[in-house]
Order: sequence, then structure tokens, then C-alpha cells
Amino acid sequence: MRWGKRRTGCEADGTKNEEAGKLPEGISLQHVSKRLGGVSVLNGINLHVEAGECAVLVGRNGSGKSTLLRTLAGFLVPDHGVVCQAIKEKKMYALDGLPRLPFTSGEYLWEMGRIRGIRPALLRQRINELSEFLFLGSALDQKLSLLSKGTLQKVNLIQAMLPGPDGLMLLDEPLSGLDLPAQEAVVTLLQQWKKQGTSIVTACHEPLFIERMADQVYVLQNGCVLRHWKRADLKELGEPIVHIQSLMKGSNMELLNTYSKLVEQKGVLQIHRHGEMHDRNEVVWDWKVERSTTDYVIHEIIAAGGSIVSVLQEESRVHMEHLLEGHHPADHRKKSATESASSHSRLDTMEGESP
Ligand SMILES: Nc1ncnc2c1ncn2[C@@H]1O[C@H](COP(=O)(O)OP(=O)(O)OP(=O)(O)O)[C@@H](O)[C@H]1O
Repeated sequence: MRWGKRRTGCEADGTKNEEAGKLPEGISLQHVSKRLGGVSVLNGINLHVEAGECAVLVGRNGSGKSTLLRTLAGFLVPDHGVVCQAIKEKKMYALDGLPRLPFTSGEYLWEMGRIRGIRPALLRQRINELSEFLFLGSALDQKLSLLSKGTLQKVNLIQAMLPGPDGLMLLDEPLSGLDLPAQEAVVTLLQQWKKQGTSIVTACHEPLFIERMADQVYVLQNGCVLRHWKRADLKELGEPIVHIQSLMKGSNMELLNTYSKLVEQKGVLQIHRHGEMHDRNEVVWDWKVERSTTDYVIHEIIAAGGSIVSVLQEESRVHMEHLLEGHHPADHRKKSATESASSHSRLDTMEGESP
């Protein structure tokens, strides 16, 4: 799904904005504090998100993530500090808990689109495209009050996405309750929107979302920013890991010769003999490879006469507990790399099991 991006420097109606070139891009919070019910909920928060960047807020329950998102949305006014928004365009939000209003999903989305001033023909097209993309199916005709939690979340996300890319998108746990295909669809769409200049601030605790989307991570604790990690910190994590299972003929030594090139290939983390099918002289091998190496490895296995049994879901390298405790995102990774280096895990697994 590709939607057009409004050019920077132009107003919604296409007229030129002479001031646009002078505006800094993005949104900032400077020393923002907020008390609610006599309790200090946000304390001196500093945050800056450029246009086309995604900042992920993580923190334990009650750390202030939703309050921060509500402040960015403009629903709460800070007691101290400043919100500087250079994104003059739209704000879109899917915050926690869509109320179960007495509408069908279709009626609700239509009304939300009309309130936002989207022309009927365009609105109809967007509701159809997004509903299809997020697998909403027949739920468009069902009452909000009857929807499952995941389906209600899809409607919440669709209403936020109706205006299209650009501007600022605020999301509170966007993947919560969604099944895997819908999660994948949301991440794919948000990645595309980011490229088209949308700034995204989201509370999210899904490691793969952080790996694939985040340019910055703000770790909140008791309404304060405990840690702030940037893209360079996250890059140290390396890529998500993919598990491949292959079936190959021949002895381990023969295979070692055949696959020595692959074992040394950057991005191949481990090859482990899983089991043997004696009657067919075939061996099942487990591979752990980095995501970008997956296609290459599969191609080489097949080219060498092997076959692929399965390719399993990506495993994130983000360790959420470490992150929430304030450790560097790659701390956990460095530690396990040291451990595996000392046990020579990669080659030993293959060589050590030769018949
Ligand atoms: N209207 C309110 N009046 C008083 N206290 C509030 C109010 N809204 C939130 N709080 C308090 O502010 C703190 C932060 O709440 P917030 O919902 O922002 O946390 P959170 O990080 O989003 O939590 P969770 O992960 O559970 O969603 C909590 O201690 C909460 O009880």
C-alpha cells in the first residue's frame, strides 16, 4: 500500500509555505513535568524526535508512558516545561482503549475520517485498503461492543492511520492483542510511513518492533527518563536471528567440507547437528543465521543438494529486562558473545559431532 506524501514546505491545499524552510523538523519536549491527582507523574522529561524517526518508550507499569503520549498528543498540558512541535501537520494517535461506542467498525471509521476532514471518496478508499491490509474482514460490519480485543485494536490503529503518512503518529502498545500476520502488517506499514517522513512515538515492549522500527529508545522510570539510547546503540545488537532446519545427505566430515565456506560466512552464527535419519543417510541440521544472511544460506544449502525443512520466526536480540533495568541494549549480547567465544560454539558444534 503506497500513499502519497505531502511535500514539506507546502500547505494542505498545495500553496507554498514561505516559512517552511526555516522550521526545524520534529517534536521536542523540554523539561516537561506533570502532576495528576497530586502525584508527580512526569518529571523533567526531555525528548526530541525528528521527522521520519521512531522513538520507542519502554518502562515498567506506571512509569509514565501513557501520560507522556497524552502530553505529546496535546490532551494534557504540562505544569512545567515546553512542547515544541515543528510538525505543523496532522497528529494521529491510537492511544490505549478505544471506547466501545454504539457504532459498527465501518460507521466509526467513517465518522472519524469525516471529523478529520478526509474527502468521502478518499476516505472510502482508505478504509477499504487499511481494513484489507490489517485483515479486518467482516468486522467492518460488526458493532464495536462485540469485537474481540485484537480486532478492536485493529480498528483503533486504522482510525489513526486514516489521514495517511506525514505528521506525528502516537501509539500506545500498537501490537497489543494482534495476531502475527496483523503485527507484521502494522510494522510493514509503519516502516513505509517512517520513510515517507512520519514521526512516530510509541510505547511498545515487543523486542522485534524495537529492532525493526526504533531510532531511539527512552527508558522511563517513575516519570523520569532513566536512559536514552540512539540508533548507534541499537545497531550494536546486530540483526535478529533466524532458525533454519535443513536436511542433507553425507557424513559430517563430507558436510564440513561442503559447507566450510558457509560456516565461515559472516552472519552464520551456529550450525548444529539435530539428528540423523539412518535409513536414508540424511542428517537434520539446525542453523542460526542473521536475518540478512537467510536467503544466501538457503540458496547455498539447496545448491549443495540439501533441502529446507523449516525456516522459523526471527528471534530478537533485544533483552527487555536488561533494557528496563537501564543496561545498554547490547550488554546482554556482548556477554553471550564472550561466553560463546570461550566455548568455540560455532565450529565445535559441527566438528565435535563427526562420526
Ligand atoms: N488521572 C490520574 N490521576 C492520578 N494519577 C494518575 C492519573 N493518570 C495516571 N496516573 C498515575 O500516573 C502514573 C503513570 O501512569 P501511566 O498510565 O502514564 O503509566 P504507564 O507507564 O503508561 O503504565 P502502564 O504500563 O501500566 O500502561 C501511574 O502511577 C498512574 O497511577
